[in-house]
Amino acid sequence: SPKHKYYKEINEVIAEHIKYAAKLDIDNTWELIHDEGEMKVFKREMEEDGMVVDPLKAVHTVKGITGHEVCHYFWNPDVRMEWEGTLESAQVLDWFSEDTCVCYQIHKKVWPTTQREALFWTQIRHVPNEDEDEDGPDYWIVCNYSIPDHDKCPASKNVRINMNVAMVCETSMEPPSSHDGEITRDHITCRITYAANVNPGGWAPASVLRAVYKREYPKFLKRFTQYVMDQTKDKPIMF
Ligand SMILES: Cc1cccc(-c2n[nH]cc2-c2ccc(F)c(-c3ccc(S(=O)(=O)CCO)cc3)c2)n1
Repeated sequence: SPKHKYYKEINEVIAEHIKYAAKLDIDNTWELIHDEGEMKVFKREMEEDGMVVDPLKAVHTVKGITGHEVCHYFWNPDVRMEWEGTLESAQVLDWFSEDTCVCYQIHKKVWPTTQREALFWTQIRHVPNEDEDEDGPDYWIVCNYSIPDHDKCPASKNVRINMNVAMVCETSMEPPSSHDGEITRDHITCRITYAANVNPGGWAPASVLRAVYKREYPKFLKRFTQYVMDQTKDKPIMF
């Protein structure tokens, strides 16, 4: 398809997320805010013009699903209302290509802040390992990245957030020696890295925002990954 307005930006933003996911540099500048089983959620405390813009990073390991499946359900706008608990509405405004569209979504109000909405492009991409040797990294990635406006975006009084979110997944399979060739869900594990850089826009008390993030991100990751397990358990594996 002819290169659309966001073609260059999308490639740059995705490349950046892949570079960071590959490094996975959880050093001591990240503060652990939630540690439950395989799920660890970290934040950095950062403010821009008095606004809390804490980068958030979560790592989670889930057995029985693949990175392709996690990214498919995270990306697919048709099912977002089924797993995203804080959504009031979600719609697709535009398709740039079969793996890239523009979404507009309104989230439930979080007392005492004003209602928030998001307008963003979302792309799903498979990044196979480029070098010949077998064990290079193979990623599936979804990136949700805010855009300033869109001619089909409804007017609203909600505060618009600015976000750069990525879900990067790597799937590992037990060696063939452990099963007679046929791979089942018992032999697969997905390692998820979720990175969210969100400027919530409008004013909100730092303490309230940090409490919301601390509560909502782990809840969202648990609910979403459980949703993927439920949706895929009786279906053929999407490698
Ligand atoms: C998971 C989470 C963290 C922090 C706050 C909340 C929350 N609680 N009540 C309202 C919201 C809310 C307000 C505005 C938003 F844009 C998003 C928002 C959250 C996640 C994503 S996403 O890109 O990770 C998944 C697509 O919805 C996008 C927007 C969430 N939910």
